[in-house]
Amino acid sequence: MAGTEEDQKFCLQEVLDTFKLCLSENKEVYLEQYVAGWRKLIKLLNSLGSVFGFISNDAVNKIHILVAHLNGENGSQYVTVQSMVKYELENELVDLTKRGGHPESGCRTLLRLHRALRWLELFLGRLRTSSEDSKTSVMCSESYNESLSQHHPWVVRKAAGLAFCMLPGRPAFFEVMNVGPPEQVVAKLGEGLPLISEVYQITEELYTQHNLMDLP
Ligand SMILES: CCCCCCCC/C=C\CCCCCCCC(=O)N[C@@H](COP(=O)(O)O)[C@H](O)/C=C/CCCCCCCCCCCCC
Repeated sequence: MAGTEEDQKFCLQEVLDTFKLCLSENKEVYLEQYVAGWRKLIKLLNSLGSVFGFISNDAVNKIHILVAHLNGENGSQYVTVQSMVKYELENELVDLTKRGGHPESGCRTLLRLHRALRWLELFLGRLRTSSEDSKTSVMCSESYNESLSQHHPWVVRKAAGLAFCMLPGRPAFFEVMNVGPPEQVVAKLGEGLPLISEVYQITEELYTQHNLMDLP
């Protein structure tokens, strides 16, 4: 179906629009939009080939968990990340020190995506300031090493490192963004990065305030 293929196509502008919609007037983070932003990013990952399948599967799995909370009988408690944290903590629905009865809490699931958002922030920052001959694989692994990798076991780090080597070069990568010539991609990244950073920062402060940064 023609429509289906179009739906699967990545567009950087769409990602930025979605992350813009994440923030409420009083700077709360809407969970539905946060998840929608990740769904759009996964489109890009899926277009890069099956070597990224294990990363995509994990991200999709986490999105499904959050969507199940959003659509569940207590969905109204999951409208924002702030309301989710309040609801799950007040009702003891989070495993705080070791994995137990709540392996799929919204708080621990979102924490994994939150850590990945830091990788994205670093990666987009590097892409924005990169030169024509910069390697996406190097930018990606440097960003990963400074963020997510600290939370992954050796085997995942190894597999991720191998996958990064399969990333297309900068020109092909910029092409996939679907925003026009490289200068426009760079400008768009400059516009979008503060949005991603703000969503990241707000979530980081919330999680730190509630001692949720190390959820098992
Ligand atoms: C303008 C856009 C350009 C960039 C577009 C990037 C698109 C990336 C889309 C999705 C990124 C994937 C998010 C991965 C979430 C990983 C969450 C996680 O840490 N999970 C681990 C822990 O989970 P639990 O076991 O505690 O439940 C899990 O062990 C991870 C397994 C999979 C490996 C994760 C490797 C992550 C590498 C992230 C870099 C992606 C590289 C994309 C290259 C463009």
